[in-house]
Amino acid sequence: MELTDAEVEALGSHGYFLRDAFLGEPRALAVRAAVLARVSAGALRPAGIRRGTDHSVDTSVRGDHIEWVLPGADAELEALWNHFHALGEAVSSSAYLGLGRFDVQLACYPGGGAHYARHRDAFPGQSNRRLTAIWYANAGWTPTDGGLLRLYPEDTGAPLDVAPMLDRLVVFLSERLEHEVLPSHVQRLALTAWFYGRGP
Ligand SMILES: O=C(O)CCC(=O)C(=O)O
Ligand SMILES: [Fe+2]
Repeated sequence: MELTDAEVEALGSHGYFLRDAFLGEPRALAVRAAVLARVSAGALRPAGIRRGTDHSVDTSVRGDHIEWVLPGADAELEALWNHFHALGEAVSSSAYLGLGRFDVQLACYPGGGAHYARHRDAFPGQSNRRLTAIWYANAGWTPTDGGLLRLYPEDTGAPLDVAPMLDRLVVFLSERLEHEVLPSHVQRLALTAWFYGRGP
């Protein structure tokens, strides 16, 4: 996998880029089917808002249900996992970010206005998440479904809304971009990879 010049430029100057048709429709639909199977198997749990003993669920902040995805869990999910891996290598070599390991999380917003309040995925100076890549699995998304991802790029200050359409990938610098998920009125599915820096 390679990044286009426009993607490298957008990541450097605005802190994010979008790519449509990340997997191609047949594979995207197969991954979506695998995601739906996890959801109907009851594998997901309400997401918490803090780590460790402080962990608590607060749907006014965050209303999604999640599962961590490991390679080997399912052939289709592993195919996406491999694409995330290749994406990390491509970003490392063309955008000089030096990414190492990554975690993948499946998230389902059940509808009924579920959302995720404005936040960052990492904070500057901590050696934690450096790059966020989100892949959407919502076939037939329409504006009345809601669930837009709203990005707040630092350079323009003007928010940008991203529709969570099937096979769309959004990539951003975890420390730099504040973002939120606007209320979703239908089930909303996404798989997110968080890439960490190299080293301990
Ligand atoms: O699903 C999305 O569009 C973003 C979710 C998010 O911000 C997160 O899980 O940290
Ligand atoms: Fe986030």
